[in-house]
Amino acid sequence: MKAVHFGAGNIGRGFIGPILSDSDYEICFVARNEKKISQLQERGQYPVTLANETRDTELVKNVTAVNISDMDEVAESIAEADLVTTAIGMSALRDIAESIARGIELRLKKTKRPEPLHIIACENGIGGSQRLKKLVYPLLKPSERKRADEFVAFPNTMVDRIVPIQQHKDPLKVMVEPFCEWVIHKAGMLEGFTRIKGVRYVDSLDPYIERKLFTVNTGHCAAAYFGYLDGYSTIQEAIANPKVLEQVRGVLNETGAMLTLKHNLDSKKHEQYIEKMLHRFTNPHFIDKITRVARSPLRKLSPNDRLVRPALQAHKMGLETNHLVAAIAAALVFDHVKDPEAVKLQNSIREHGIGYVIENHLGIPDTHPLHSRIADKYDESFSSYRSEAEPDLLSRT
Ligand SMILES: NC(=O)c1ccc[n+]([C@@H]2O[C@H](COP(=O)([O-])OP(=O)(O)OC[C@H]3O[C@@H](n4cnc5c(N)ncnc54)[C@H](O)[C@@H]3O)[C@@H](O)[C@H]2O)c1
Ligand SMILES: O=P(O)(O)OC[C@@H](O)[C@@H](O)[C@H](O)[C@H](O)CO
Repeated sequence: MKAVHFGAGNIGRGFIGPILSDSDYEICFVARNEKKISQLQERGQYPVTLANETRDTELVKNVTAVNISDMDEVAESIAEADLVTTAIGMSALRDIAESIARGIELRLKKTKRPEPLHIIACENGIGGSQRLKKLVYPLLKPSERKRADEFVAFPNTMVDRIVPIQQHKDPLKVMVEPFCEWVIHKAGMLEGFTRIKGVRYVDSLDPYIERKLFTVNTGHCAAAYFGYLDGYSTIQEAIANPKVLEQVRGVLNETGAMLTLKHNLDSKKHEQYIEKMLHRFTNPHFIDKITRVARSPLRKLSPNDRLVRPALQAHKMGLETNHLVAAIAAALVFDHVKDPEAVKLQNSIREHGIGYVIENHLGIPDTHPLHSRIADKYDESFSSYRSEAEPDLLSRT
């Protein structure tokens, strides 16, 4: 079995690689970094180490790589593959649509009845694979689209494993947390598909993706944004502060109430899920930087992502949203100078004012009660951040 994976980054090498390898896939990484490409080609394997006491290490074998700029080679690999996966960031999917379209085109040209191909965008967010399909389909001819409907599928998915930024001598080595979960929407798969070991196929993905995004990712980014305001550099440091932990727990109690009601979850089990996820943030065997978890605040503050969506849903259900409002306000203060979206966000606030940003980036009109509550909380967070912050906090790496 052959897989083509876009992105030889942390989740690509640290999660998708080992899972597919366990199911005997040969993996071709489509990558940008020359050093990683040549190392993957020469060595054909790389180590994945678990962040636990014993640092258990496995070798992911049968791997190679192609350069993303070599569109012919990428298309040829896709034409021969059983599976295409991505982990490059939701907003980067647009950039690979052309390569995928060329791959599908070539695959359909080669034979009348091609083998089924599944294309799965393993990005944090709702509906990633279908979003990718919407970017790829306009690049196909109408006749190709019709045939692609029969032989190519884009099932949505949920992936969960914390893989921090890597700092090893070996550019391929990756250290990951032991926990991992991969869930795929079964109805999105083509008939007779081959199961990937360790993947759960479910009839309804919504409860899984919302539970993960609005617990793991909402909690994670809340810890990052609250922690940033308090001057911390890592998630582990931030969450060790009882005040930050209580703020995060408050946020997760609010998303939890919403999720429990919406998806009819068992509230006791959900409480245990929250505690288990919070515990993951404290893993002492690796360092997870706040600037990684807080990255791309405009994406994280967008209407369908981990902060605004649960806040709007909870509000609509008449539930508490005070902690979510505080987390959104803290995200609006995030001003890390090396994060292009943070810079854009701060420029937008400076140029147009906080009300404009809440309306236009967060998608909350000024007639909505959350609008003024976020604006007021932002003023409060912003003033305490400025008055307490050391100047060098603005240039943390
Ligand atoms: N790291 C985690 O803990 C984790 C867990 C679950 C999901 N995710 C999701 O996986 C995706 C990747 O995250 P990551 O942490 O591995 O990031 P990363 O930065 O380590 O890896 C991203 C890779 O994508 C490549 N890339 C970026 N922009 C690209 C573009 N425009 N075209 C082609 N390639 C491009 C980069 O070169 C890099 O190799 C994100 O959507 C993230 O939300 C991450
Ligand atoms: O990757 P992002 O930027 O969407 O979110 C940052 C982290 O919260 C995220 O990468 C988690 O580590 C991951 O989603 C855990 O499964």
